[in-house]
Amino acid sequence: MHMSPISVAVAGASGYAGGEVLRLLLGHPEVQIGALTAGANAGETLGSLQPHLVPLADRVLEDTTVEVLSGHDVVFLALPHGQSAQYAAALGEDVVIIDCGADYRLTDPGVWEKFYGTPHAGSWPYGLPELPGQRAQLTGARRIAVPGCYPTVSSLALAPAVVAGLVDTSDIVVVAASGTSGAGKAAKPHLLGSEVMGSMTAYGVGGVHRHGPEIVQNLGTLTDQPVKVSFTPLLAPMPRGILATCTAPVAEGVTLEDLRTAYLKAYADEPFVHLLPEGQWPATKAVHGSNSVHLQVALDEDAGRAVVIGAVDNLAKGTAGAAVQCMNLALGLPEATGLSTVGVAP
Ligand SMILES: NC(=O)C1=CN([C@@H]2O[C@H](COP(=O)(O)OP(=O)(O)OC[C@H]3O[C@@H](n4cnc5c(N)ncnc54)[C@H](OP(=O)(O)O)[C@@H]3O)[C@@H](O)[C@H]2O)C=CC1
Ligand SMILES: CC(=O)N[C@@H](CCC(=O)OP(=O)(O)O)C(=O)O
Repeated sequence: MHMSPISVAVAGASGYAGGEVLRLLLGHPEVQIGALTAGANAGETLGSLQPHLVPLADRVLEDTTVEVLSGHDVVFLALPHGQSAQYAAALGEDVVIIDCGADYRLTDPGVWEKFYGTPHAGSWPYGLPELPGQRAQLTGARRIAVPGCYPTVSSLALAPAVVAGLVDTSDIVVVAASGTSGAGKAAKPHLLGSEVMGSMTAYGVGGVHRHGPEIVQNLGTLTDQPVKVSFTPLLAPMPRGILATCTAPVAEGVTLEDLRTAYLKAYADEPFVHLLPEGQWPATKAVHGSNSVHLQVALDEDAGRAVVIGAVDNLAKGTAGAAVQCMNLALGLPEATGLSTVGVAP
């Protein structure tokens, strides 16, 4: 185990993901926050861009360079896709790198190129410890790829039913609504308040969103059966949160009790994944700011489908919370250090 304090640098500290990593690290007892970097905002104070991070308000953002990021025990990369490899290649193998971007999530170069349109950088251990088989890969790892926000909640919502063989994995449907922070801080016309407020819209429709293959990859590690997922993302008029509706045909004779038993068993020892009591439905508000995933499962008997609803905070367990959880695993710290299951409500 690492000796305290653990020195940490955050690249992309002016962005949403980097800001949330810092919010969590400020509550982490073992961490000392080192270099903070940005792109165009280098030279600004963190307080001018992230006023909620009061203890770091006077810190000046530096340019994102290998030199600035060097000399830390842990480097969090919260940069746009495609930026991570140049830093990962130049920082020593002794440095723990936690990449919040997508660059190292997909294992199949052909799938990467189809959905991202750039050369594949490679793949790293995938930072979803609650997915069966993943935790062992993350313990002591030096490089970790933090999952996408939609794949986090969708994969955890479907995994127990897939592992238990209760659903037909060739006909999975995921429709998930995300808050606007999922799209990052950079100005985009479709994210103007006047476009988003009081309205919901679909985007990335028809199997073209890059998180579809990430969900397929995750579920494919759990079964020998073919996995097909129709994934449709929606943009919801809220700053944070994802509510995912995941459905699949149930195998002959599967009951609601079978489903609930599988979910209770799968997550019995997981501090951050909660199957809600029967009759309660996940809500984004209840996981706001927390590292929790809330799940509920139903059986639509007429349609013959299992229906699993999942809620997650896209910036917390959907990005930064997972990133800190992975750092803890990499360093041999208790996995939940600095992380909370408690949301902010109303
Ligand atoms: N938002 C979310 O819910 C999730 C985000 N992620 C991932 O996290 C990463 C960051 O996303 P997010 O925080 O939302 O994005 P933001 O647009 O909010 O932040 C991007 C950050 O990267 C910096 N940056 C941009 N271009 C460069 C560059 N060329 N060189 C150095 N720094 C640069 C920005 O600096 P400056 O302010 O100076 O422009 C800013 O700090 C992405 O890879 C994203 O996929 C992952 C899961 C969920
Ligand atoms: C609302 C919204 O736009 N959400 C983002 C997903 C954010 C995320 O998890 O993405 P990365 O894979 O980029 O890390 C999107 O659909 O592109």
